[in-house]
Amino acid sequence: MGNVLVVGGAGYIGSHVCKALHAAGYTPVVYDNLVYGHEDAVKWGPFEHGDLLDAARLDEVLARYRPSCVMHFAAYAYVGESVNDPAKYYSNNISGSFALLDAMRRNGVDTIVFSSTCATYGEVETLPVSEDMPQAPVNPYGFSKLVVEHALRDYGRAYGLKWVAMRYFNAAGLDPEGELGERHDPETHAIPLAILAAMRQTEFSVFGTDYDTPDGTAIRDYVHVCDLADAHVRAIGYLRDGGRSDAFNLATGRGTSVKELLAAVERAVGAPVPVTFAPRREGDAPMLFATGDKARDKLGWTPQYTDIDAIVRTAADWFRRHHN
Ligand SMILES: NC(=O)c1ccc[n+]([C@@H]2O[C@H](COP(=O)([O-])OP(=O)(O)OC[C@H]3O[C@@H](n4cnc5c(N)ncnc54)[C@H](O)[C@@H]3O)[C@@H](O)[C@H]2O)c1
Ligand SMILES: O=c1ccn([C@@H]2O[C@H](COP(=O)(O)OP(=O)(O)O[C@H]3O[C@H](CO)[C@@H](O)[C@H](O)[C@H]3O)[C@@H](O)[C@H]2O)c(=O)[nH]1
Repeated sequence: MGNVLVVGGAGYIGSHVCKALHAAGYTPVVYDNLVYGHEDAVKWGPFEHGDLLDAARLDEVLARYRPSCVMHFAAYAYVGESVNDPAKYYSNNISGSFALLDAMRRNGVDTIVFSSTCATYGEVETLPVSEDMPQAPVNPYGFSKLVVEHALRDYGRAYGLKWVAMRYFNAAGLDPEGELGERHDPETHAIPLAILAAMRQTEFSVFGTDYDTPDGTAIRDYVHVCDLADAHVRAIGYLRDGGRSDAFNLATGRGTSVKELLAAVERAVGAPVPVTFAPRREGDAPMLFATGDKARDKLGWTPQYTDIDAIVRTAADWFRRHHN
């Protein structure tokens, strides 16, 4: 099936995608500077250490492996940090993506699957979120992803680039076979923090209890990382078969509040999550979920994990093994 260059493939989502690519018969070649990734998560193909902004290194790797497709996960992804240090985000997420797109052009690689985010929508007025809604991000992180989406569209029109932008909702869970973990440092995501809080009996801060939601806490659509991985593999086939370059929401259609999430964590870990109630976190939307119908229709994607307990269990199992 050939080589796929997985930029950022030593990270959380990228490493899960590599496993799925390998299972589908592709050879994932990981290109990562390890700023957040882990070399031991690269298990299903060669590892090439390198930075997005290093044009010569990108040229060398693209020329050597001649991938049929590039998957682009490499980015900074801390919303709060992007507000305080936007230059970091403009440089890595925007300039870095342009460096990659230009290297692809120089080397005759015309297909890309890009990690976008529901943060490109900003504060939505109608739910569920659909792909044709206006995108008006409210932080530099979301904006950096939107700029790249626009570039993909323009490069498609002008240079024939074939692209898919995947707008993930909340990536969650871990490889159920236990071969991959989630090791963000710092960790800011609700699920790993809540699992560690339950295991260590330390406190988890609930950010905001005064949202206009049934229990007052914010609602998100948690989509399993293995389902995200499956969608990426499907995207290659979709583009190869002549599918139109397009953006897809990857979501389950089911919203889970922070309190509901904590209850699921308690069931999975078998211990209470000690909580403190804190003010809202700046930049957090009250409610975000989407159907994922377009990805179902066009990519034939059906998320296998639709139950929050099942998602949280895959993460709790890994944390139990690695943090006890
Ligand atoms: N985790 C989520 O819930 C979520 C939701 C929406 C979108 N996303 C997007 O998905 C992608 C992957 O997210 P993740 O959670 O796996 O993050 P991650 O930090 O685990 O993975 C990103 C990888 O990119 C690498 N990287 C960063 N900058 C690089 C550079 N300049 N050159 C080479 N490698 C570089 C890092 O070392 C890391 O291995 C990101 O683009 C993120 O914005 C994530
Ligand atoms: O200690 C914590 C951490 C999180 N939350 C809440 O839990 C929910 C989920 O938070 P988190 O896991 O941090 O995810 P998001 O802030 O929704 O952001 C993730 O999902 C976005 C898409 O929704 C991506 O763009 C981001 O990169 C990714 O970090 C939110 O309501 C948070 O306010 C808490 O209450 N306490």
